[in-house]
Amino acid sequence: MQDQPKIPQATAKRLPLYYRFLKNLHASGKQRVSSAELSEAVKVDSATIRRDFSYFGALGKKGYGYNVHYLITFFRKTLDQDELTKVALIGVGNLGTAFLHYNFLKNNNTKIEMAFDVSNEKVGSEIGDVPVYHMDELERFLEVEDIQVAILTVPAPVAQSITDRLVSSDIKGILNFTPARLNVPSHIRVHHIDLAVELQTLVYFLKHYGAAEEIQI
Ligand SMILES: NC(=O)c1ccc[n+]([C@@H]2O[C@H](COP(=O)([O-])OP(=O)(O)OC[C@H]3O[C@@H](n4cnc5c(N)ncnc54)[C@H](O)[C@@H]3O)[C@@H](O)[C@H]2O)c1
Repeated sequence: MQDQPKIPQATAKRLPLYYRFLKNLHASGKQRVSSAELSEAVKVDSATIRRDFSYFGALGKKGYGYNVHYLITFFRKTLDQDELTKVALIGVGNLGTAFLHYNFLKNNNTKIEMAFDVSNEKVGSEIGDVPVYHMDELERFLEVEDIQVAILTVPAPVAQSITDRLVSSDIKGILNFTPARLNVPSHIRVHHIDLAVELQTLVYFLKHYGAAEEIQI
C-alpha cells in the first residue's frame, strides 16, 4: 500500500464497488471486462472508470478491456482485504441489531467482533454470533482484541462521551450513525451516515434533475 501513489478520495470510495463486482465476475470465470460493461454494472460512467483505473496503473486495451485477475489482486491489496479489520458496534438497538445480523465478511474483510450496550436485556447475549458486552468493559475489550474501528448506533445524547472513550482507547475510525456531530482529534477519522440527509438529497435531485443519472459518490 505504501509504495502506491495516493488515490483521490472520490476514487477510493468507489473501490469497494468495483471490487465487489469484479469478484463476482472472477467467480463466474470471466477474465476480462470492458469499461462499458463495468459502467453498466456499477452505474459509474465509463470515463470516470477509465480515469479511476489509470490511477491503479491498469490501462485497458481497446477491444480487450481490463484484466479481471490483475484488478482484483490490486484491489485486494489496496483495500487491505488480506488483513481482517476488527470492528466494534456500540448500541445494540434497532439499527445496531440489524447490522449485527448482516454478514459484512461476505463482501470484504471487515468483521464486527463484539458489541456493547448498557441494557441488561442485551448484555450477555449473542446476536448474529456477535457477543454483547457491557459498556463498563469497553476499554478492556478494545485493547485486548486490538479493535480499530467502531460503529456508533447509540442515542445522540451519549454519542460524544462514548466517542471520547473511543479516542482514549486508540480507535482510528468511527462510523457514526447518530445525528450528533462528533468532536475528535485530527488523527481520528469519522464518517457520518445520516439517512434523513440522504433521503432529502435524493428528493432534491429528483425535483431538480429528474431520475436520469445516479449521483456519483
Ligand atoms: N443514520 C441513520 O440513518 C439512522 C437511522 C435510524 C436511527 N439512527 C440513529 O441511530 C441511533 C440508534 O437508533 P436506534 O433506532 O437503533 O435506537 P434504539 O433506541 O433502538 O437503540 C439504542 C441502543 O443504544 C443503547 N444505549 C443507550 N445508551 C447507551 C450508552 N451510554 N452506551 C451504550 N449503549 C447505549 C440502548 O440500550 C439501545 O440498545 C440513534 O442515534 C438514531 O438517531 C440513525
